[in-house]
Amino acid sequence: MPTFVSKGPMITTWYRFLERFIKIKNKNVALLSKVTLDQTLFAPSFIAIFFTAQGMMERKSRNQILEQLESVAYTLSSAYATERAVAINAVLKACMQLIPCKIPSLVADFSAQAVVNLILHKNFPDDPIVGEEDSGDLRGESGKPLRLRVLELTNTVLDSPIDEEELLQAIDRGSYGGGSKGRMWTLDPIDGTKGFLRGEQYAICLALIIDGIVQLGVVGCPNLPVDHEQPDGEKGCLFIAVKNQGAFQRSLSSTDEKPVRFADVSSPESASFCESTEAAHSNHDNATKIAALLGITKPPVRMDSQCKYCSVSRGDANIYLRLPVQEGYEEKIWDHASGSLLVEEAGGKVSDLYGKALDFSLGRTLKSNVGVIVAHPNIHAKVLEAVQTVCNE
Ligand SMILES: Nc1ncnc2c1ncn2[C@@H]1O[C@H](COP(=O)(O)O)[C@@H](OP(=O)(O)O)[C@H]1O
Ligand SMILES: [Mg+2]
Repeated sequence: MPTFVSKGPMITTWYRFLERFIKIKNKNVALLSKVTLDQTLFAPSFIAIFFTAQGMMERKSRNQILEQLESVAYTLSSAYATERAVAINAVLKACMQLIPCKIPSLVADFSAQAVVNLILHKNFPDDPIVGEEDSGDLRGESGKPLRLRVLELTNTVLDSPIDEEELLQAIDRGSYGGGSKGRMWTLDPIDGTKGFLRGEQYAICLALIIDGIVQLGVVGCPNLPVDHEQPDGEKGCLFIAVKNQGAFQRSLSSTDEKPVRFADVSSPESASFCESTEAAHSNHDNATKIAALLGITKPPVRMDSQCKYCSVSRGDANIYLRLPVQEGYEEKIWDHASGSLLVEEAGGKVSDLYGKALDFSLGRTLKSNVGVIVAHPNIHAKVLEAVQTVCNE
């Protein structure tokens, strides 16, 4: 109703005003000036008037109208800018505490979850977290030695130190069951535990999911070369994606971000694919058969953790296959949320073995999906066909 009453006359008057007062001869400069004035003066004022009028007609209180204006302004500004900054800071801190020396994987896992959960809770106290770990093994007398080591490591990166009880509470903030409504974060404090133990690839993976849709993903890869072409060069990357805002990479040592894109590939024969190092997590035999069917001649790139999603996102490989080994295994949302958004924002396509989109709204696992297939949109359908042929044999 307010739109109907106000929009027509206001817009007409505004454009008449622009025509009358912008007297620049150069047509392009004139157009640019009008667009600038339109976007900086008219659009914000119009939106404010529109929502105020709407609120008054709906008999909203002054505070309710102000709240709505604030939320609209927030949406129109860079969406999730605060969440992005907080998530980067949390993942960076978790990466930094793990790099300096060799740390037992359990200590690393608990400490990374504590650090990220503490930072999330401080900034977004109402947001629930679906984290991989819980504090069970750290409690009581039997858990004391491990608890003290985790506490010591955690406090190395916090601005103000915490005590044992705060540590346990922080870890257990990751106990949320997930679901389809509202905001939640999902965290894998050390994804690729086997890679971490071998001193190879692992990742700290954090994602924001709203109403079942992944909106933000940050993946820290402390051992991944910054440049795939220079495997002995600088190591340690951070990958960041916000829905509809693209995918970016930076090194752990710099704040400069550069966009990442899937490598263009027109046919599967020229593609390369990656898969888990662990044969227990992805069926290597089936992957070999699929590669043969597609005419792929390059050997698989085997790597632990969501570093695989990062690698394909920046074009190091073209396909990522995660083929079920164990019937009934349900993939965990923290193993895929940030990586899958990164791939999509880099121009790739993600589905399960049956071509279904990954569904993050069903709790802590992807219970309606089987396996994961990632490829450039040009070849995704062909890859899927080969996967189905082999897996249905
Ligand atoms: N049978 C199985 N099939 C697929 N994934 C499995 C699995 N058993 C464990 N995983 C998951 O595989 C993840 C590692 O994947 P990858 O092999 O690609 O590095 C593990 O994460 P964590 O290492 O965080 O425990 C774990 O959640
Ligand atoms: Mg994991």
